[in-house]
Amino acid sequence: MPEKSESLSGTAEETVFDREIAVEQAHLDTVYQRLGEKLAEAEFILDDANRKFLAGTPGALAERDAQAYQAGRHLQRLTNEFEDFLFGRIDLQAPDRPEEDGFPSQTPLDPADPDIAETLHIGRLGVLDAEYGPLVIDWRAPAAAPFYRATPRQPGRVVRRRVIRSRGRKVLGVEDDLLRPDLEPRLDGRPITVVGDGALMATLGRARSHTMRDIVSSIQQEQDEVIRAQAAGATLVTGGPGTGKTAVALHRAAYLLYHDRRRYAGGILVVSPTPLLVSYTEGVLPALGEEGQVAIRAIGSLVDGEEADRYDIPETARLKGSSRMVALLRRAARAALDGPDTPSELRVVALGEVLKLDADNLRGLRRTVLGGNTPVNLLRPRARRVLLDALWTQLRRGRPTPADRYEREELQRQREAFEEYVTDEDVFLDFLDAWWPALTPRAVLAALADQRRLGGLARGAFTRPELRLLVDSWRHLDRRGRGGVSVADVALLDELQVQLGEPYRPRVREVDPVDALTGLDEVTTYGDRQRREQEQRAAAAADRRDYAHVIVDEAQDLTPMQWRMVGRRARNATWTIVGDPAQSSWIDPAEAQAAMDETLGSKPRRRFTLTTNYRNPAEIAEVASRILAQAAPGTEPPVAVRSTGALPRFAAVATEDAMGEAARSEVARLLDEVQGTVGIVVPMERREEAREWIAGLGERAVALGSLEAKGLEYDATVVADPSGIAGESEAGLRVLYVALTRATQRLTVLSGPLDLPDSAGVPALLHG
Ligand SMILES: Nc1ncnc2c1ncn2[C@@H]1O[C@H](COP(=O)(O)OP(=O)(O)OP(=O)(O)O)[C@@H](O)[C@H]1O
Repeated sequence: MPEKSESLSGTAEETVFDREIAVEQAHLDTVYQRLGEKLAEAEFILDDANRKFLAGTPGALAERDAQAYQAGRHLQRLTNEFEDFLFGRIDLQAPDRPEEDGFPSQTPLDPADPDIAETLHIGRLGVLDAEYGPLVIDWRAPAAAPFYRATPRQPGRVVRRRVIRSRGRKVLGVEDDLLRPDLEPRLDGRPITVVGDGALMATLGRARSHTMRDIVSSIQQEQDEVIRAQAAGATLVTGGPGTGKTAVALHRAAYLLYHDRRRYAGGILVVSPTPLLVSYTEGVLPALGEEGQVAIRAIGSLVDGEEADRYDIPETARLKGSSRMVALLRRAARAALDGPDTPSELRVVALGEVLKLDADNLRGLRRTVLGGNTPVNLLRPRARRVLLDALWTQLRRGRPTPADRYEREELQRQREAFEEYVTDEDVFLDFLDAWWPALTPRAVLAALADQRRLGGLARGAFTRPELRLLVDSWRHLDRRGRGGVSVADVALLDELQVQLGEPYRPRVREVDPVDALTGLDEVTTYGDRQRREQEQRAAAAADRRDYAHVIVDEAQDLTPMQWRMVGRRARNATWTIVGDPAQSSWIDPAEAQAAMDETLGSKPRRRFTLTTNYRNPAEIAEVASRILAQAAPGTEPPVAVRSTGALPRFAAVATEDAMGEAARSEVARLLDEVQGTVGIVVPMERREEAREWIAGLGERAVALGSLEAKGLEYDATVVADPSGIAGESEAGLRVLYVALTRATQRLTVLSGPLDLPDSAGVPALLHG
């Protein structure tokens, strides 16, 4: 039988543990020694490159650059500090079949030959020894897949899976799973040892901070299938709260980069619902060894220069998200040239004549220019042309047409002189600037804050109260559109940007005269060049509008207008879309689904469902499921993997005024009870109030409006005013379901009188 820690006495168990830790420590020492050698190699290359630079020939200079660049990159990766560089090991029996599709064969062991034939260590990056043997296998390599895929029912060749806990260079512990308890496997002639009890449970029970951790050492089989799914087309993943959708999406980004770095160097975009979730998840990819190629952006920051985190009231957000806005914005862009400052007459004096175009003429000309679909800003050269033609026609009115070639050529010369003269005149240029100004999306949006104008453009597609809601939401913008915009507005600005096109700007190349004279640009250090290159890469990434892969997190919340905005950044992209319809805060999920379908077009789709809840203990999941039954009847909740024995607490206050005091003392109590974070979730309109309730309780406590809680998690959560959250919009029950599923250890539901709590403090909504 394998040596099992459970069957041993306390001291013997410690000895077995210590022995196994020592085995892994020895391996980790070898890995670090090898990393040290690689580091020295890289430093040598860098030194050598610099020596060649001092030799000074142009060829040497180029060679120096290439070598130094490579060595610099290498150094950067190797010196990256990983908290746990090495985290896994699998012991495998010899294959009885060759590898299939690059993956090791998954056929079960031959019981007649229980010897371990191969041991593989899994880590964040691959490391080879001096003979090119694998010391550590990159977790994304096909050979590492069995570490994640093997289960007792389908062990393949894996006999034992070991999770190694290490910090820096020290191994702290090991946790084993024996996948073939029916065998008596031997390693180096001795029975295999199995120690520890559950790496996954140990990880899940850990205190949470304000940043998400990677799950690379404990990815589960159904998650691994998503992470390693083929990239082509669209990968659609659904799963309830806490099933690891966000974690899986981020690990998939790292996997895709490993798998096809050249293709995905084109950029991976991760679209996240809130800036809070962006900062929560931002550290995961660097911890996986990936930086630079992945942009994580909040949906309110997808348009360069915009960083919206304000929410409209639900009724307004619904209008702004709906595809009814498309036609309205298209008309708005084309009508935006008409404003209070639009000149109604053009008057120029040329070749001794006064030429005049009146309001009617000008209206007609503008209609001609605007015919078709060309973006408005791009039509300015055409507008200029049409004006000149109209002025020339007026000048020539009543004059004889040229009789022969000579007269025609002469007339052509006159016309050129005329145009040169007119287009040099301030009068004409100022007129053109006012009549066909360069339009910005913000200015066009601001111009819609006029109910009559908006009504005209809406052509009956919106009711009067709807128009009023829209106008009210934009009223604070000044004429240029300066002022805060909402998250929903950002998709409208993007739509307008497409309708307007980039403003026409003559290109001026500015050359620094000093650089031009001395060729200073050439004489730079390697460091300068690398810095400049980095800056250029960062600028290119920030400017990028088209990505190779787009990952949408919390996809259930994207409105039709937001799908259009994301789609514009994914014209040639493959997709990973993760979400949970039961958590949707968008009022009309069917409309959003249709918008997603339209965005994906004919791309092939592969679907996955994640079924296990790794976040909430069973006690909290049970309470949340009572809301799920009302919010999305018929939806199966995911199965919670662990239980803490701590039941959710219900507390009620007799008056609304007492809510703040009660919330504060409950948050303080929970801060004592858990080691990590405590979040209090309230209706959106109470979030400022809630921030005051917990002021001074320290950084571990945060107050969030219901919509801000998306995707986040805390050791303990207080959900205050549940019926307030449920009543916020038609999607309120789904938003409440989100709020109730944020906690990893403790949940308190705090009710006010409007929640109609029973004598035990349980609000009416939770009497499921
Ligand atoms: N295989 C795993 N091993 C360890 N922890 C895991 C694993 N899968 C998920 N988790 C943890 O479970 C928690 C929930 O994961 P995540 O936030 O990705 O879920 P989600 O499906 O996106 O949830 P939601 O829909 O509520 O936003 C996180 O703390 C994550 O680290």
